[in-house]
Amino acid sequence: MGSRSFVRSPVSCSAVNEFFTCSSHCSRNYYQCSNTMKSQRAQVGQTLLPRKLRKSTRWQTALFTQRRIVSNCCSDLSTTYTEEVPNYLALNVLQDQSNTGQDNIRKVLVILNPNSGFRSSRAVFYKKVQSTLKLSGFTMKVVETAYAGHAKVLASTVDLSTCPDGIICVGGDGVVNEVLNGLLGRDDLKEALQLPIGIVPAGSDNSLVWTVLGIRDPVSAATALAKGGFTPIDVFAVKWIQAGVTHFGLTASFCGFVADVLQLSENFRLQLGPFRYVIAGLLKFLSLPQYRFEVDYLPSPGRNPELKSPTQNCCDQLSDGSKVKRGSTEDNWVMRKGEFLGILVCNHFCKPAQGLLSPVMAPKAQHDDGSLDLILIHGSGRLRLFCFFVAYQFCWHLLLPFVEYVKVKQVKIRPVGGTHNGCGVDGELLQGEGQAEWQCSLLPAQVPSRRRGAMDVSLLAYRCFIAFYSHLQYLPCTVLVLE
Ligand SMILES: Nc1ncnc2c1ncn2[C@@H]1O[C@H](COP(=O)(O)OP(=O)(O)OP(=O)(O)O)[C@@H](O)[C@H]1O
Repeated sequence: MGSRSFVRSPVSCSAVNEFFTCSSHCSRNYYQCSNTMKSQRAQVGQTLLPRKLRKSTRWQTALFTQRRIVSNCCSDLSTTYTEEVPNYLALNVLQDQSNTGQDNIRKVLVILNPNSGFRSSRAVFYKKVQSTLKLSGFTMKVVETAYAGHAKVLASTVDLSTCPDGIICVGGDGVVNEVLNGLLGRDDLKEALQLPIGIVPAGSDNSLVWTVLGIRDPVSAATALAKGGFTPIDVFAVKWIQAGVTHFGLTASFCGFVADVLQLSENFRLQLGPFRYVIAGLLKFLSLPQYRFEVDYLPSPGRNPELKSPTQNCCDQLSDGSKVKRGSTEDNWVMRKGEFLGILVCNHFCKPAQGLLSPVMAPKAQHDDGSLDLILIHGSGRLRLFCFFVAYQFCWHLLLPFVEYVKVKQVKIRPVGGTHNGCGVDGELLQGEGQAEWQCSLLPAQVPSRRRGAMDVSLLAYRCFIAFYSHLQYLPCTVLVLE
């Protein structure tokens, strides 16, 4: 524990240099003698350096220290001297490791998508993350995906006994989604549901880990993984009714303009990386089609006191007026029909990593509140879409009279006429054929069973599960995500 205070105390560079001179042979000694050195040198630093200068010195010191530690302690690892762990917290991780024993070894499968984001996943993992994880006790088997869908195949076929402590995804939301779906498609579902999913963000958006945990840099993610812990996240299922196909998600599903942008953006992935969404959005905005849908939703009980608000009255009129009907009193289904610029079903508040002002799409959504947040953008036309986009930047979009926002249990969406019948789930596009109807609902919540001690690992965890396909089974589930 003394080593922790060493890191946080203001010390001069020379103190650290000296310190490393005396500790270069044995990292363990380093930890033992660091307290003494700290108490001596800290006083010097505090006395002589102005506060601001002390602060910056401390930062540089921390970086320097880490590099030296890596080089001194990790000769048995496949890391090179040039690999850096430029993060304060990483040092704490390394120090904590001095007190850990064999029990803390955590065996995980790492699935790395080399195609994510700027295609920098390899660099992110091998240069910034791998050594931190190794030093904190992870034993990793790293597999790089070779094609779209490979992560799903891996997650659905891997021998779970080889990675009892989880699967870590290095990439974007897409690879996380594939792993989720791979696990949920396994025959040994009960065991698969216990497996945590970790995320090291290296994709274009990484909305899930950014929204839920406020992490978007890989080093912080690795530190969180090393630290341990779980975050439960609701899981929703999107079912293509006609084909009987179910796809699972953690972030959001959407139809209309956003789904079109997603489809178009894939054409620019190689050239533009994460900026493809901006270009595709502009192009689609300029050639904006009309979207017509029929939407049925089941409001979440007790969560919508504002149902039938003035905004909704307005929406009733916008949405082909009299076509708004209430369902039977038994289930209280609500129906909307007409033109919609977009339909979004959010599982968390959806904060894009690339937003100019860090707007959130569904401010009342929580990733573990047992309900979905439905946003209906009624109407059509570029002016209305532009208004929505501008208001969204300031998080005022819910105040617009043509926007309806309601917490729901279930939503059914039917594209009408020639409307594009694709549906996006966590950034992946599901393409329906012919008449497609999408049903989006939450899986029943499950209490994750406590995993063994080594599971006090970091990943982002998810909680809900799974009753899917026709034979509903309530199984315990844990879906992890970085914490
Ligand atoms: N080796 C590969 N070659 C081509 N595509 C791949 C490969 N591996 C995975 N994919 C596909 O790449 C797509 C995007 O992956 P991912 O979500 O990780 O990155 P991203 O789209 O840049 O990030 P985000 O989803 O956060 O915006 C996924 O649909 C996945 O199926």
